[in-house]
Amino acid sequence: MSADPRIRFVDVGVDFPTASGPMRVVDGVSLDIAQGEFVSIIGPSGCGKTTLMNIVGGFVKPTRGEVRLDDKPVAAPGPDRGVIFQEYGVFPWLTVRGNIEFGLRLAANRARAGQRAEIVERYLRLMGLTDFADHFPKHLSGGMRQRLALARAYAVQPEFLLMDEPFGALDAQTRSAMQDLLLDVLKAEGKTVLLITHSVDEAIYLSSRIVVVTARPARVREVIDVPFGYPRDESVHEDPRFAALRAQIRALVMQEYEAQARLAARVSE
Ligand SMILES: Nc1ncnc2c1ncn2[C@@H]1O[C@H](COP(=O)(O)OP(=O)(O)OP(=O)(O)O)[C@@H](O)[C@H]1O
Repeated sequence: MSADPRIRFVDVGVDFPTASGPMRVVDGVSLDIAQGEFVSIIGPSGCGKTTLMNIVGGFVKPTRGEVRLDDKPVAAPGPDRGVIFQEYGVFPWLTVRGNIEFGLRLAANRARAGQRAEIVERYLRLMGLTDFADHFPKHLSGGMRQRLALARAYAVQPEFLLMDEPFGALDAQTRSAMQDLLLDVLKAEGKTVLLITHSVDEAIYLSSRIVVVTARPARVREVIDVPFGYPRDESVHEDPRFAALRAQIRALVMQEYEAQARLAARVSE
């Protein structure tokens, strides 16, 4: 691991208030993520993964510990972090083109006005949205809205990409195309990525490391190095190590689902 992690979780814990008292959602998470790493977080539904991402995004403050970005504690959201939420993060009052332009206008220093149109056209084309540039999001299918959310995040070229199930709503073919496009974007722009996914195959295909977290509260259960380098293509799916990793990670995630089910049964007794 590099001596200078870009993202650092330091003994992070989160409790959320509930009617029956505080609910522990994250507990004792420590993790260092280096420049250019692609780290996926995988674990049972509702275990606290989004909360972990929201702390890096600056949307949630931890109850204990801290997350540091380039050795500074995260205090608020910022343009260095491109966030893609599960729900389509698009502005309904702007056209497709207007949505992609929006972030470029905010980060005006990065995209000079002359380049803006070119960047917007590029991402419209990459995401297959050129013919819909002047449409409003309500006229797009769910999958197209999610592609627009991806275009918006990629277009501003943030240093960090924080992605929460970004491909979950897409059909299998679009999902696979969007995974490959993400790998292309990373090849060209070298970012540090944190991805939350429920798909073991997606995690292996895209990541350099996979963090399996426990049933709630989320703790680090296991950190697994993915043995494939970049650039990477579909052929890694045929590698025998892919199947072995898939079996190993599925078994871990299943154990955590079982732990969650046991916990739920105890609570309802
Ligand atoms: N701001 C909040 N206030 C209170 N409870 C919250 C808040 N945010 C999340 N929770 C609760 O914390 C738990 C963990 O939520 P979180 O969204 O982090 O899980 P997750 O692992 O991302 O779930 P999923 O995989 O289903 O998206 C859930 O029980 C959720 O209802």
